[in-house]
Amino acid sequence: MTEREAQSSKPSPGSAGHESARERIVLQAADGARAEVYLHGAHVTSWTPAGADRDALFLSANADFGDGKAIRGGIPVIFPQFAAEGPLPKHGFARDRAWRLVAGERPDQALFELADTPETRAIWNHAFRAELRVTVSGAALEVALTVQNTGDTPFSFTAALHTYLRVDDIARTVLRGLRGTRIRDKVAGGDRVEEADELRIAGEVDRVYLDAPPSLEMVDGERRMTIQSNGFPDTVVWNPGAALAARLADLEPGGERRMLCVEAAAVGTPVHLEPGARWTGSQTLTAG
Ligand SMILES: O=P(O)(O)OC[C@H]1O[C@@H](O)[C@H](O)[C@@H](O)[C@@H]1O
Repeated sequence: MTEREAQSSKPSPGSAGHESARERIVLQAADGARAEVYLHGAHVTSWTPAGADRDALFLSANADFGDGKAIRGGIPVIFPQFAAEGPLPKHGFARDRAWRLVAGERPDQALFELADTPETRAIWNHAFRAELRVTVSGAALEVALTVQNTGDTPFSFTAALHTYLRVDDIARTVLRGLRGTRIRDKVAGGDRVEEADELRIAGEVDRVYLDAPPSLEMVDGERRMTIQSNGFPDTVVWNPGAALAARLADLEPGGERRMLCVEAAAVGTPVHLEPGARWTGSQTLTAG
């Protein structure tokens, strides 16, 4: 059975100090791989691959777990709107709602559900059911988001798995695999094509890579991470850089040097769902 615990009763080392009674689900594979997921946002806050000596996700020590807040770090689920690219609140509402644990039969996998309510209808007037399936196994973490149109009119949405990868030193981190991909650059402005074989992060980076290759590799000193996406056509790369980071109250001081967001995203072309139709996108992280 999936293990349920209230954070306040047994804080994990990665989140010690946060005072909250919010419920989180602990996933544990027989090989030692482990992950934690909060019902708040169906938010993966921790993932330790089998045999690893530390968490592979970044979670800010100043993260706010309060009602209506988005947790800074881990894997926020962005739906039904990416960033401020539309009339809805920034990054939609899925990341700051309570999701429901649907199935907890396996210790290494859990399924969460979010459906429309009068509150979500007031923000986005559509009937939907979203599912997030989280699976840990060996060196891998798989997160799959499914959205179904449960109403009788079509709708469109944008979405992302806003993964905060932990790095030892952003100055020694490179991301490989994006060369030749079209970039929508929110910092420099305009569109261009990525020319670098190895993307290095210096200062604020906020880019949508459109129709990105499904497999990327992040190298952080001696550590490697393969980032595989399926169903999400785009990749967002985000790091706030020092100046913006200093204005983010929930980001620990210097946090921008210890994280890189590599997000599986559907942003360039919104996903369109007819009544009854379903869409699934997933991201698989593999350490080593
Ligand atoms: O601070 P938030 O709401 O979690 O957003 C963080 C960032 O998320 C990224 O995905 C966006 O591209 C950025 O523009 C945004 O600033």
